[in-house]
Amino acid sequence: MTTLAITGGTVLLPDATVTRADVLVDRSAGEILEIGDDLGADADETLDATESLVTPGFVNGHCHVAMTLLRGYADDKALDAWLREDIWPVEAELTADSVRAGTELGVLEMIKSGTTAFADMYFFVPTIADVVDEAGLRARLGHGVISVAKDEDEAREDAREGLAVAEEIDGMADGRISSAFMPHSLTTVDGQYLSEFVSEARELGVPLHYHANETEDEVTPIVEEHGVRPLAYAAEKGMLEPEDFIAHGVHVDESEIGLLAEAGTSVIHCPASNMKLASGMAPVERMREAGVTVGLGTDGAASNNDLSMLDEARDAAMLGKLAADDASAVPAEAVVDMLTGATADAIGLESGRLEAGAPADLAVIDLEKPHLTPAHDLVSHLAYAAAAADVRHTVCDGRVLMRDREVLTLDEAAVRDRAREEAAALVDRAES
Ligand SMILES: CSC[C@H]1O[C@@H](n2cnc3c(O)ncnc32)[C@H](O)[C@@H]1O
Ligand SMILES: [Zn+2]
Repeated sequence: MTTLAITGGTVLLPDATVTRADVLVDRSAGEILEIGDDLGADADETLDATESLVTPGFVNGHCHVAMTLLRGYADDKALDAWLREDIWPVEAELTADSVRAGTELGVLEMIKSGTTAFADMYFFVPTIADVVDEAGLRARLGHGVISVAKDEDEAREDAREGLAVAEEIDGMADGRISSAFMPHSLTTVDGQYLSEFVSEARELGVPLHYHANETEDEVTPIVEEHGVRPLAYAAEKGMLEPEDFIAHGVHVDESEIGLLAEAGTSVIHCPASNMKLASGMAPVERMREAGVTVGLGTDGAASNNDLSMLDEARDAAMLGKLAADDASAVPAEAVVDMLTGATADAIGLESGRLEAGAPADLAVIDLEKPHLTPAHDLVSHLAYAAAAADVRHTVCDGRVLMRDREVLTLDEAAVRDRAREEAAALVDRAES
């Protein structure tokens, strides 16, 4: 066994208290061995955490990571127009190389902002899995299935690919990669394919992840066509199980909150994307009160426009209070849970907590910053004041991915160069 010690820091514990302690990690097993005093002396590798907060690595519950290539490409439109007029036409020109470049850029940004695990829905998923493997992160990945604007053969082939990819990548990267079946949404995948392929996904034993109730425009057609609200329709299609997680859940009524709570299906809240696309305000406090697990996600960098989970945490707190018209709603402790353990639970990962036996996924936040002074309450700082650039070190599965802001698993300059080139070539293809 070889060990890693994170020494001299203040550690955020699962009960949201903090304690001065070292963290000793078994690098071979990728697990935390012990949290306690003076654990650094015999370690094979050490990370300094003095004047720093050691937190669980952040978990991004909903992303389209390769969309970093489209950051700033199309802004200031509502979801439907944004997708149909700008995003889908350019995505039609994606290649494996462009997705590789966008994914490298996205995971670089994740590592630099303390994210150690994420869930992702996109195209060219085996390529995304390769990059995740090389970068050292943990991820639940899936191919986004769409049937609209396709004939029956094409739609079926796309759904088959969703299942085949889920089977192929599950367990890759020594188990750091898991998969899900990911129909894009309840309005972009026809009911006949949902009925057919959801049961195949169940046989495969993978969870479902899909966009749901993101805008009013998504709710109305389902009510008109099927006579029920979207999540009642999802339940009819067998799409609300405890391991499933939906993205957004903005326009959910009380009956749908009840369905989620009863089913144990989780919701990934994406506040920045919901604000930027003016999709609406998710009833996060109501869902939490009802017992729904609410996690946090950035969505893609084209609707955010960054992948910082610390930004997302602050947005979730602010928007949650506004939505509830109550300053005590979505408090700091809840947001920190959404940043870590709650999202890990939502997407079916063991990480998100610092305790012996847990996966060694963690981030170290430099507290010696003007905007983090004084330090009355470190949970408050994590929710409201800390920023991506404050992350000093990032560790996933016991491996140091970033030390003193130098990313060790990717060549930052080369990744940025490739992303610039691939983004320009992609836009050229789309616009020529
Ligand atoms: C079929 S792969 C995923 C698909 O989703 C698109 N997308 C990005 N952001 C959103 C969003 O907020 N709601 C719905 N769909 C979104 C992405 O561009 C891909 O086409
Ligand atoms: Zn999305």
